[in-house]
Amino acid sequence: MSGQYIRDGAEIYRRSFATIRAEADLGGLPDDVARVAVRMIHSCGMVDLVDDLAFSAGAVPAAVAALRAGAPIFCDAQMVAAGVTRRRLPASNDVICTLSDASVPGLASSLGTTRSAAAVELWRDRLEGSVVAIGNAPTALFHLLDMVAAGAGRPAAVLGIPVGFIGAAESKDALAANDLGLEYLIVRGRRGGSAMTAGALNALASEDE
Ligand SMILES: C/C1=C2N=C(/C=C3N=C(/C(C)=C4\N[C@@](C)([C@@H]5N=C1[C@](C)(CCC(=O)O)[C@H]5CC(=O)O)[C@@](C)(CC(=O)O)[C@@H]4CCC(=O)O)[C@@](C)(CC(=O)O)[C@@H]\3CCC(=O)O)C(C)(C)[C@@H]/2CCC(=O)O
Repeated sequence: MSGQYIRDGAEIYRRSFATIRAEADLGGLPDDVARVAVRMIHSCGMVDLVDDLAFSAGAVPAAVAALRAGAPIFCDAQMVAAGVTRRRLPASNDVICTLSDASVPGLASSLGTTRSAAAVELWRDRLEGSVVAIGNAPTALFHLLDMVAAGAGRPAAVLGIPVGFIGAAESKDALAANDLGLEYLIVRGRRGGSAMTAGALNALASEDE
């Protein structure tokens, strides 16, 4: 019964990407963004994701340049960090998630916010020029925007792809409307997630399929 299926990983990837390119309407996207979109769709199976994709003109070049220059990658969730394929990273970039830092629960209590948002406080020292990848927690994205507005370092690019029903759409809309000079890539609405965000990062990290 299970005899007829494809066992070659490279062939599975090749067919997947060919299917996505055949079914998704990528025509309105610049080539560099289309490559990122393909990998995001690959992570979730939704070819209509393109409809909700929004990005600033410089987002992909800025993220690619920052990664090549060795910028750290800050992730809101371990799931995002775990999904980054280390061998694709162009400069052995640090992939950092501070959610499990021992100081975070206390910080969350004192700030009156979630652990995800409190963990963003620990990014301050290396935020300038970094690549930020938010795939889970809307509060982390809101907090990042507040921090940058209050004078914290400005990341080179922000992938704002949190998922969910409470604050997800609003946090992404706020990122897209930012007047802080932040380059961004978002998925409007409720859709998002760690896998999709890691997929976007993996596309930015290397042009290899
Ligand atoms: C409100 C939260 C939401 N979480 C969602 C979806 C998923 N979260 C998973 C896991 C394992 C984690 N979520 C936390 C980040 C946790 N989730 C929250 C918070 C309560 C608040 C975040 C926010 O609203 O901004 C948050 C806890 C916090 O205080 O920050 C997590 C840290 C909880 C924990 O285990 O302690 C943890 C992240 C672990 C990591 O580092 O990777 C899920 C796997 C769900 C599950 O466990 O059942 C899932 C993953 C989705 C994904 O693709 O990333 C929502 C839906 C995003 C939700 C926020 C919106 C909503 O409810 O409407």
